Amino acid sequence: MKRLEMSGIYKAFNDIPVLKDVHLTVEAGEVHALLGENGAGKSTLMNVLTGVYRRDAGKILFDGKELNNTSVKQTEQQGIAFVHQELNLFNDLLVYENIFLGKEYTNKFGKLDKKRMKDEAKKLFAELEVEIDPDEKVEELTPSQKQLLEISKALFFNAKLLILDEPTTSLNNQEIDHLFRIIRRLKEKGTSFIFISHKMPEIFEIADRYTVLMNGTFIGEGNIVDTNPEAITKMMVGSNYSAEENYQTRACGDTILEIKNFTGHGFRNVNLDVKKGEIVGMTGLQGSGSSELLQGIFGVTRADGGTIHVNGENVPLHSIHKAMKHKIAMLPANRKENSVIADMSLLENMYLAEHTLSAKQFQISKKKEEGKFEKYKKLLNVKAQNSADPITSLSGGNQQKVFLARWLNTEAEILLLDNPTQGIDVGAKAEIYKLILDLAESGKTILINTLEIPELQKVADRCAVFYDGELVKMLKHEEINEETVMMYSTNAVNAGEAR
Ligand SMILES: Nc1ncnc2c1ncn2[C@@H]1O[C@H](COP(=O)(O)OP(=O)(O)OP(=O)(O)O)[C@@H](O)[C@H]1O
Repeated sequence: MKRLEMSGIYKAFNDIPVLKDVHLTVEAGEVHALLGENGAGKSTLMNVLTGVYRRDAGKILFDGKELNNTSVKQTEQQGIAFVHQELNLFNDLLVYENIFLGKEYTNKFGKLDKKRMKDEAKKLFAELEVEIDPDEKVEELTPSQKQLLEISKALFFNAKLLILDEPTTSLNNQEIDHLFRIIRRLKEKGTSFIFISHKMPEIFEIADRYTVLMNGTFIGEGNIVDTNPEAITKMMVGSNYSAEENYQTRACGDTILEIKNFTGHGFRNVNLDVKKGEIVGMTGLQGSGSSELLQGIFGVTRADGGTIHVNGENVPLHSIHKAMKHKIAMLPANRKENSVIADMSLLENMYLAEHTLSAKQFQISKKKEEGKFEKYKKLLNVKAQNSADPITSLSGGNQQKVFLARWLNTEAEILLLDNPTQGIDVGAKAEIYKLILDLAESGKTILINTLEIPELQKVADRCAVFYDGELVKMLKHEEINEETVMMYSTNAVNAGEAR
């Protein structure tokens, strides 16, 4: 049975067409991957479906009935739920209060029936094998629990189609397995999913069918079993397709960064020497210390002991300003929370880091900066009309590229990149890897933290694996593979068994 049929969908912003005659069909009990480069129109199509945006033309049938919704609330009532990357939960409220917000159960005296709400929440969590206490405050939950809460909340009100937008971004491998188990179980009961992701392996693991968009147009659809990642990539990038370059060993210079017995928030006793022009990968499960170490080096979080030297000079700890003075720059993870200055234009966002670093007033020599803007826009294939546009008018992935350009544009010698390709499409990922390799070739030193092993295999000369706050293993380039990384990052080496 067809759960959803969107046909002939058109949508323009300021007379610029973003969706042109797009169609999308999703069956009942199916996981449908919606694929396309950054800026292809995926979020806009979903926003049209859920009533955030009004379509300019086109028809939407949901379970055979025409949908002409003009609000998100109406769409939810019809059974469509959008589980966003930035979850729509209220951190100050308790779990059950979040579920029943605006739809509270009351008893015959008109008072809130807390017991019934908590019991119902418990029942649903048990069915989904989700371990969440209805009485817990939402801010206490892990990112994975928050996401499962959002999904549970949708199911509670009989959602028949769930839109998952990059749902695995902040999940570790075990949490991804858990999410996929829940998706499979719900699928069997007839629930449909639209799954938006830039991670090929998970698309091939979980999706049944796919639709590809490019520049706002429909390119194709089909069964996942009938295709392969290369064919999908070609559909997504069209004539921009180029095979990825392979890693090659490079000659590195003398030691530039020396970290000794460094202990701080989330990591301890780290010893690490890095050579000029070297790319050192860092990985580990969420909270293992790899991301926390980068924050410690950059002075974002407290340090409890140890030393950092750059070119033999001592770098005072806990000071971002001092770290920058020693030519260290950092691209933080969760760029949406940490990096967007929403009121600023693209150009201003891109140039912020350079101007902070040189401690100049934020004054732009327009012509020079426009030139650099065009260079990075082209290099990273940023889909944007005009450098004066607000950053918020860009698609999520294109915003990420602007932040990356922001840091690549500094005079820094040591770049700390925390999850640099999060939310970035396959074509642009390849461009970013090439850029990282080129930067190292030109003598910049790079520490890159990521959960994606193929990424490390493409760029890292060595890879530091973290477990429970400690650097437990340094792998040589040729030793980096999923299995070995997993062995060390789950401490299976000591437990005597792999996952
Ligand atoms: N509110 C808006 N105003 C103007 N342009 C917009 C608006 N929302 C989206 N766009 C433009 O529409 C195009 C499609 O963006 P959309 O967010 O749908 O892409 P996407 O496929 O979801 O990308 P990503 O993978 O990066 O999230 C982009 O060029 C974007 O700049």
